[in-house]
Formats: sequence, structure tokens, C-alpha cells
Amino acid sequence: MSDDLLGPAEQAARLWSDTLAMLRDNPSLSPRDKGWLEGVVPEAVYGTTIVLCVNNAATQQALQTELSGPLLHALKLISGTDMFPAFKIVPQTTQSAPMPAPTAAPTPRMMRQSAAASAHGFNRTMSAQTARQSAPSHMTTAAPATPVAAAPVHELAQEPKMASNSMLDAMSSEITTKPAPTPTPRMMSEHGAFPAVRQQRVLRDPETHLNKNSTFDTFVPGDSNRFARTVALAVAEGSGQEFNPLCIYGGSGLGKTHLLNAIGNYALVKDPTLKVRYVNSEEFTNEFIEALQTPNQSQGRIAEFNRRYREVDVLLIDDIQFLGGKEATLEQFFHTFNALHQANKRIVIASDVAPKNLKGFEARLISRFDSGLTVDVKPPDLETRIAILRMMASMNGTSAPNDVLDLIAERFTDNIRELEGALIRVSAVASLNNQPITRPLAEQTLQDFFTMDAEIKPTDIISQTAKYFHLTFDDIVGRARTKNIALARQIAMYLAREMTSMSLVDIGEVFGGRDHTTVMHACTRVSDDMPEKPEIYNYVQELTARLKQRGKDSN
Ligand SMILES: Nc1ncnc2c1ncn2[C@@H]1O[C@H](COP(=O)(O)OP(=O)(O)OP(=O)(O)O)[C@@H](O)[C@H]1O
Repeated sequence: MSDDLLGPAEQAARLWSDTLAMLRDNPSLSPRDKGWLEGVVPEAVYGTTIVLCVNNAATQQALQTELSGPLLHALKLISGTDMFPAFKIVPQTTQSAPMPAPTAAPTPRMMRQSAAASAHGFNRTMSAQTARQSAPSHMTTAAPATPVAAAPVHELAQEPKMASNSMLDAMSSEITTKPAPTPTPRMMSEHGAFPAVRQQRVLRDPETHLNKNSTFDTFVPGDSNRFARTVALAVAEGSGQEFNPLCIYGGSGLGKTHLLNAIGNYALVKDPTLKVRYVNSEEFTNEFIEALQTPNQSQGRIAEFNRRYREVDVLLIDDIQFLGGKEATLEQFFHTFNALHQANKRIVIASDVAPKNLKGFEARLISRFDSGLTVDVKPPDLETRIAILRMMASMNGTSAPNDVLDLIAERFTDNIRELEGALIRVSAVASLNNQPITRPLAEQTLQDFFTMDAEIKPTDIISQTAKYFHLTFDDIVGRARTKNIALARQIAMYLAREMTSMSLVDIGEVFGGRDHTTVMHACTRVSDDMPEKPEIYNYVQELTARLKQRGKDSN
């Protein structure tokens, strides 16, 4: 049978078994290297991505660094094209193959490299339609369980009450840092059969600031973004000199940040010696202000700031619109831009509007932006939305049937982040009830969202959340870090990200001038906790219902 006729799981099994056989015969690999490889369980092939399950981060890092060369080489020889692995960490108990117990700690170098993408290759003609037909309807690593009748979602709801102390303790102890998730005994015993969807953890490289999960292979192409993706790939490959600078613009949650990161990740895979830097305008501004702050040292620090930015080979700058009106920062950016552009270094800019519509920018800068290529990303069509959901479900390890993915894709049309949020909620309810994901369960879970037409303001979210937790508006936007306030603040930030089209930077601003990384942490935290902690799920669900109701009443 040709590989094209096989499903993603069968393709992966076949490709991996041949690849592993070749690697076993590779004399340059040590027994320890082979130990890492033996524990890998293939899950699925999507285009040029092969999803490989490993049981810990150390294995993933070994495969992405020391073993990356032989692995990519063997995959290419077997498949006849460039294939790129996407790794999923699946605890040992749910894997079907035995794992070795490597003891070596990852080296710092391991943190730098990442597997990325290619537009060429194996099964590359897979369209959104074929992706839809061929994707698995069940997670391959999950054991089947006897379905039980779905409990009505409202049965989960409780009277609003303050979070329990133990939960708040747990929340607050992790407010600033959170280790990689370890399954709790409760998750293992109760939810093993229906694993909760987890948002792909944002793995930011400390040096380049790239999110390693955002690659071309995890970016699903469709009519709405294909041109942007093609040009981005050309820039990443270094073959798009005439596209310098590349400006990508479009509405919220449509993949601009993803593309910037994909460019950086891909450029580094092609040439690991490149200096790549992803930065959003808030970070750029803060770094510049920091450099200015200490009067005695400011000259030295500004020189260092200039050096840091002017020595990069690929500068990826996100949310440029937020630099509007910040004259000193814009002046600095103008010089950085010119220095890089004259040195033929690659510059990619993302913004919510086309360069000519940027507010608070001098004409000389706008004309510089216009001298390259400007492309837009639009809301994806239905087929693309389904393909995106399928990719997200696969990467996050959730088993949502086709009719549920269809339902979400039909109802959420404008923003890919909303698609992801809906999938997380549905999966959280299924996990908390220890039930499979079904269409009735999804309809019930998302019914508040479906009736959502009214615009929700961030200040409403803050007021409602404060009221719900018996706090004040100022508590939420203030600096206090007591447990109950910190919890309420995180939930309000999550809701603001999910229910409005505001960027992380904007949300941080409304929540008392906080950094966007704080908002990002709160969002990941809440979405991670929802499938595991019924209280958190209930807070989010009840507050959503209240906000929607208020929105309707005020219409
Ligand atoms: N074509 C796509 N395929 C797969 N995932 C996508 C695609 N487009 C966007 N996403 C995902 O949707 C989410 C939102 O995308 P992203 O953050 O890149 O949007 P954005 O346009 O930068 O939004 P904002 O302007 O609000 O910052 C991310 O999780 C991203 O990985």
C-alpha cells in the first residue's frame, strides 16, 4: 500500500520502524544514544511533521540536539524527503513501548536548537480536506474506556465561594515559576483514559526568545495565510532578499506571531550560527528604557543595547503598532532598522494594520517598511479551521471526534486563539467528568460562547471577577499578591485573553501596567489547571456565563 493511502498513525508507525532500524545499524551512535531512540513511540505523520512521543524532557532534548543530525538524516533517507519531528512528552505509564532510563542531564547547548519545518516533502500534498479525513479520531496513546453518560455541565457548577486554602497555596507557590507538568496521582487514576488537553507549553529560548513550538510544520496553511507562509518561508531560507523588510499584518489571533517564530526557528535549523532575535515592541521599549535609566552608565548601556540589536542576522519584531507615538523608542528603532537593513540583515515585522495605517509613526519609517514586502493574514476558512483544530488536538494529546471539531470550527470563525480556547474548555469538562468528548457535551460546554455577540470590555471582566471573588477592582489591578487576589487576577487575565481581541501587551496594561509575560503565564496557568481542578473550571465557566449575560442585557 502506498504511504499516501495510510492514515497518519500507520504512516508514522511505518516510517519510524524503518528509521529506527537504520539508526540501530548506525555505528557512530553509542548504546546510550540508541537507548534514547528505542523509547520513542511514533504517533502520527502530518505532511512533513512526524509526531514522536517521548517520556521526558531530557529525551526530547537529546533527540533535538545531539541526535538531531542522525535522526533527520535517517528520516530523510527513509521517506525520501526532509521530515521534521515534533515531540510530545507522554508519561511512561501511557506509552506502549518500554523506555530506557537515561541519567545524563541535558547540556546548556541542548536548549538552543530546535527542530523546525520544511515546506517540502513526504505526503506534502495533504490538503486541509485530506488532513481532516485522515487524522485520528482517538489519541493513539490513550487506552479505551467504557463511555459513561455525560453529566450535565451545570452539575459541575457550585455556588461562588472562595478558593480552598490548599488550592490557593498551590496556586500562589507557582505564581512566578511553574515546573514542567507532572501528572498527579488523581490525573493518572481518574483521567488516564481521557487525558486533558493542555495548551502547548510556550518554550521560549532564553537567547533568541523564540517559541520553539511555533514552526512552519505546526502552522496549517490555507487560502487565508498561504501567501504569507510562502513568503515567510523564503525569508527563513534566506532566499527572499527582495522581501526585506517583510511586514505581516492582520487581526488578532491569526498567526502573525506564529509565523515570526517559525521564520526564526527555521533560519536557525538551516544555519545554527545565525544570531536570531524575536522581540515584541513592549520588550524592545523596556530594554531601551532600562538602558537609559542609570544616568552614569547610560552611555555604556545604550551602546550595549545597540550592539545587542545591531549584531543580529534576523530580527523579528512583533506588535510594532505599540511603538506608535513613543518618539524616543521609535528614533532608536529607526537607527537599528537602518543599520540592519544596510547590512542586508533580515527584518520581519508584525502588526495589526498595514504599515501605511500605523498611527504615531513618522513617514520616513513607514516608507522604510514599505520598501520590502507587505502581506496579510486573514481569518481562516472552515476547512483550514478544522485542520488547525486537528493539529492542536493531536499536539495537545486530546481525542476529540470529528463532529466536535466541526462544531467548534463552524462556530468560531474569526480568531484561531478562540478555536484553541474552545477546544481546551471542552476537553477540560470531559476530563473533569471522566467522560469522552462528545458533541452534546461540547454544545453544552460552549453554549455561552455561542450566544456571544456583545462586545465584552476588559473593565467588565475585572469588575465581575472582583465581585465574584468578593474583592475590589483595585485589588485585581493592584500589586497585592495574597493568594485569593492572585488567583482572581489570573482568572480575570485568562478571561480577558479569551473573551476580547486584546493582545497580551494591552491586557497587561489594563491590569495595572503588568508585563505581557505575566499575562501569558496567567493564561497558561489557568488553562492547565482547568482540566485538573474543578474549582478553577467552575470559576471560569460561571464568570463567562455572567459576563455573557451582562453583555446581552446591556444590548
Ligand atoms: N495557521 C495556523 N496553524 C496552526 N496554528 C495557528 C495558525 N495560526 C495561528 N495559530 C495558533 O493560534 C494562536 C494565535 O496565533 P498568534 O499568536 O500567532 O496570533 P497573532 O496574529 O500574533 O495574534 P495577536 O495579534 O493577538 O498577537 C497561536 O497558538 C498559534 O500557534
